[in-house]
Amino acid sequence: MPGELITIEWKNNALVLLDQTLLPNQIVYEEFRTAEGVWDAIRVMKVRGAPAIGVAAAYGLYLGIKEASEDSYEQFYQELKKVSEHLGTSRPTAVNLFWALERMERTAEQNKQLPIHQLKNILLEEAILIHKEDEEINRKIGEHALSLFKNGMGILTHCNAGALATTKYGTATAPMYLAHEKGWDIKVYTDETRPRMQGSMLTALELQAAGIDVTVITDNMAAVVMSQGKVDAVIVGTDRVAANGDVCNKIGTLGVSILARNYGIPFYVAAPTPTIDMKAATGDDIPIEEREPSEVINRFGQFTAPETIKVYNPSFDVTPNEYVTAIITEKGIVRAPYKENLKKLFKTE
Ligand SMILES: CSC[C@@H](O)[C@@H](O)C(=O)COP(=O)(O)O
Repeated sequence: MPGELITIEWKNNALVLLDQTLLPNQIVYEEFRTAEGVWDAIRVMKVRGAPAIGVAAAYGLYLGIKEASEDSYEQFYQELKKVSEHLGTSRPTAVNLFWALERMERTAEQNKQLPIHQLKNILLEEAILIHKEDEEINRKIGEHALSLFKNGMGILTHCNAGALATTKYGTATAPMYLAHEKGWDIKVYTDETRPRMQGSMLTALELQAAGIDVTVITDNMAAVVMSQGKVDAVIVGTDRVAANGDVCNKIGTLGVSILARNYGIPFYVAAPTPTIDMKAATGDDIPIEEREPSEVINRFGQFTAPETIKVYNPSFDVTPNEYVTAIITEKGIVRAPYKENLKKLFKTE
């Protein structure tokens, strides 16, 4: 991504977020000094995308406990749990949120013998580490994914699993950035991704700014672009992968996977291991966020349907594992049978 757009930064003891609700029209950075502020930023999607949500939540938890009572560990931990539970209510689907919060809670438990003021510093260090690790994970995903790509390929993606959804490189976009670094000629199609339009407002912005050949299509054009032979591979990100390889991602991903199957196009999923939820046996165990009707019927200040119409607005869907050609993690490429192979991936830790 262009150097000047930084998704998340820890600066002057505050969390600085690029307000993604204003892109691509305005570049505005906002500073957050409270857990409540971070909760709201996640909820209204100033920061969004599974890995970025996790990183923001980790900093949010630190912000929520940095003034907490230092009288006893028990009291401190109770306050930490309260803030953590609250942050966990901001968005339900991306498991990275819960993964990051649990990691912060575990860090507190493991260091409970320390004076609380020191423990607070350790929690900040842990949030910084979660942030830093994300960048390394994405680079590795990019390297593995690149082994599946070739110079001259057409690639379709959905939503934004880019640098704006992470700290750097993105997940689904990581191989695109690496291919570009190598001087490969790739052509990316990005679905607009109704209703929030992360594909046109975010993916198109960041890939264009990086000098990558990117074309925006509306969601209902994916079939025709595939039928015209313009797409050699699909790659998307994910908010949660179940233990059997079912993949939850932005609404519309399921349709794209079915199209890819129809046209014999590989359908790849870029998934950092923190996004794999071995506690969810199948996609049925993944909570699907439903968002406000206004996202569907009121765009840019105007109604696009009768104001009182019934609206169904699930924000994510689940692609069954049989449509997934491979799941690309920072530890390597996982193929079917997913139940067995995902288990092996975690055993090698
Ligand atoms: C690397 S981001 C992976 C997913 O979080 C991404 O594909 C996605 O669905 C984002 O949804 P969003 O609702 O914008 O947070």
